[in-house]
Amino acid sequence: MLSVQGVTKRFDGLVAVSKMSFHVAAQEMVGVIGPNGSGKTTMMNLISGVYTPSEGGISLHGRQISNLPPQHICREGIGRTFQLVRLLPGLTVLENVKAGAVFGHKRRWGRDADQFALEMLERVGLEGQSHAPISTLTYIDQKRVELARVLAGEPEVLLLDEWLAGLNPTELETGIQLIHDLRDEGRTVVMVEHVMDAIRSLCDRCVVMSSGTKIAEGTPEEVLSDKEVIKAYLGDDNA
Ligand SMILES: Nc1ncnc2c1ncn2[C@@H]1O[C@H](COP(=O)(O)OP(=O)(O)OP(=O)(O)O)[C@@H](O)[C@H]1O
Repeated sequence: MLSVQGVTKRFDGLVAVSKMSFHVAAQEMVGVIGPNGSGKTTMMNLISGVYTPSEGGISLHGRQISNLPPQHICREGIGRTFQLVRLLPGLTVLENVKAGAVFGHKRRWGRDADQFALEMLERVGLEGQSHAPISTLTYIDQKRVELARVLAGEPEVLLLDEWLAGLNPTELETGIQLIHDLRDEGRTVVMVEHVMDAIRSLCDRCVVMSSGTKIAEGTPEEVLSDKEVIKAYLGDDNA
């Protein structure tokens, strides 16, 4: 469904992503993991069109998308959440989610968009909060709104950039369960995540990045016991 082919991204002299290639099949949940600064968020930004690759290409269903602006990539069917939650603070919870329905992959309008946004709020456990201002929400509830917003766009591929980061242990359990439910629905997901318990229990496959390159790919068990991966995370002495 999604194919990343030889993608490199340079920021002046710095190569943040180098010759990355991987594929994501329909209904697969793929984890992108790696130490801090290894290029994971840049990879998400390349897939979602925030950045254009310096080299290489990205395709969805065989159609090149890497030359399109982010709003067109979203329309094509790639939806995302952000490492630091990005909501529209002047709008209510419902209005934020409705924006996802209106500007997402499937274009819903008016009452249909309202109804669908309400369904998505229920889906993430926020029923009854639809008219709350964003500023009154807890952090996990803000994350839920962001998830509801991206789901409201009915993306074919969902990119989750550290969606579990910053949650306390109880919230983490709830958060992992929410992603489990997405998995059970057969959604196609690419998730950047540092929470290894989540990677183990959720992902079919992982791509491991270090210094901008892919150093391993396989099931969570395979990559987490790979010497190169252990070295990248912990240094030579522990490999
Ligand atoms: N817009 C930018 N301009 C210049 N350098 C950038 C830019 N975005 C990212 N980088 C650099 O690219 C490298 C990879 O950063 P990136 O945020 O993609 O890593 P990451 O794996 O997501 O890290 P973390 O796990 O800490 O979020 C870093 O050295 C970072 O400083």
